[in-house]
Amino acid sequence: MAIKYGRPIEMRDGPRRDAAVTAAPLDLVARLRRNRKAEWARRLVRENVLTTDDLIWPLFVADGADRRTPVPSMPGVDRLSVDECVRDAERALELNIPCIALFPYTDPALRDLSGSEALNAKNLVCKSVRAIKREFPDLGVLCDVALDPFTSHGHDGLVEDGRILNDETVAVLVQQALVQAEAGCDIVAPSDMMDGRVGAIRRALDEAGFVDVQIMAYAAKYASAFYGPFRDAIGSAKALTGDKRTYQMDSANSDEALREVELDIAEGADMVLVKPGMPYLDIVRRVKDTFGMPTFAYQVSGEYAMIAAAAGNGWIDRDRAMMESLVAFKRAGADGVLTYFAAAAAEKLKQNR
Ligand SMILES: NCc1[nH]cc(CCC(=O)O)c1CC(=O)O
Ligand SMILES: [Mg+2]
Repeated sequence: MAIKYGRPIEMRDGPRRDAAVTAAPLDLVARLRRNRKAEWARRLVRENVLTTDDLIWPLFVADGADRRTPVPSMPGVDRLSVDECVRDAERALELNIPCIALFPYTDPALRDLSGSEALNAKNLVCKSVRAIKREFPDLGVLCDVALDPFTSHGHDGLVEDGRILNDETVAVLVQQALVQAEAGCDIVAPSDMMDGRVGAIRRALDEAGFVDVQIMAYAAKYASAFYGPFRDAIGSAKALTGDKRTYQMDSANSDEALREVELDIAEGADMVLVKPGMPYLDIVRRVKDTFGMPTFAYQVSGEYAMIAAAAGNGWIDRDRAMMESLVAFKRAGADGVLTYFAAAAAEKLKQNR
C-alpha cells in the first residue's frame, strides 16, 4: 500500500519516459523541487523537527496489581495498575521522554457529588506519583487538576441545580493541587476551565512552600467531541450528565482563546496549553505568536483514536500519520505535545537516529 518512507517514486522501477514526450525547458528562476531532490537535501532545509524532548506521555492508572486493561476506544492504550504505571515511567525515562501525565480511573463506588476522592492523599494519582518519584525522581510528573474523574456526575466542578459553581469549585481545586504537590508532582495542570483557578492555586502553592511546582494551565480548552475515548478510559462517559459547554470554550471562537491565555499568564501560569490539538492548530499558532510563552498542545484521545482506528483498518500508515501529526504541532509553534503516541513516537525517533 504505502510507499516506503524516504524513497521517492522517481527512484522506483517504472516505465521509462517515452522519448516522444519532450518539451523545451521552462525558463524558471526558482525551482523549489531542487531542494526536495534527495533525502539529504530535504533534511538540510527541514524547518521543524520533532524530538523526544517535545513529548509528554499521558497514562491512565487504575486499581489492582500487575494489571494492564486495554481501553477499547484507544487501541494500544491500557489502564495501568500502579506497579505497571511505574514500569511505563521507567520506559519513558529510557526513551528520553521528559514528562508523563497521570489520569485516574476511580472506582465508581468512590465517586460522589463533590468529588471528595480528589482530596484523598492516598488516591490513585497520589499513590502513583509517590511510587514513581521513589524510583525515578528525575522524570517529570504532571497531574491534572479537575474533579471529573472523581464526581458521580462526571463534571469538572461542583454542581448545584444543574449549574457548575465557579468559585466553590476553585476552592476544592486548590486543595486538590496541594494534595498532588504534597505527593511530589512537578507540574499541576488545571484542566477544569473555572475562572480564577490558576491564581488561586499559585497563591496556595506558594503559601504552602511549593514555590517550584509549575502550573501548566489548560488555558484554551474547548468543549469537544474529541474527548470521548478519554471519558471511556477514566470511566466518566456513562456518568456525565449534560455537557461542559458552560465552562469549556465554544469551538467557533479564536479571539476568546487569547483572552483566556492572557488571564492565565497574568495569574501565574508557567506554561499554557491548547486543547484539543489537531483541529485547533490555528489557536496554537496565535497563542505562541501573541505571548511567546512555553506553549503546549494536547493531541487528545479522539485524535489518537482516529489515527489508530484508520491504521487498524489498513486505511492509513500508522507510523507516518503519527509522525506527520506530531511535527504539525511543532510547525504550528508548539513547544511540546501531550500525546498517547509519545512512547511509539520516541521509539521511532530512536530508530531513525
Ligand atoms: N478535565 C478533564 C480532562 N482532562 C483531559 C481531558 C481530555 C483528554 C483526552 O481526551 O485525551 C479531559 C476531558 C474532559 O474535559 O472532559
Ligand atoms: Mg480561564
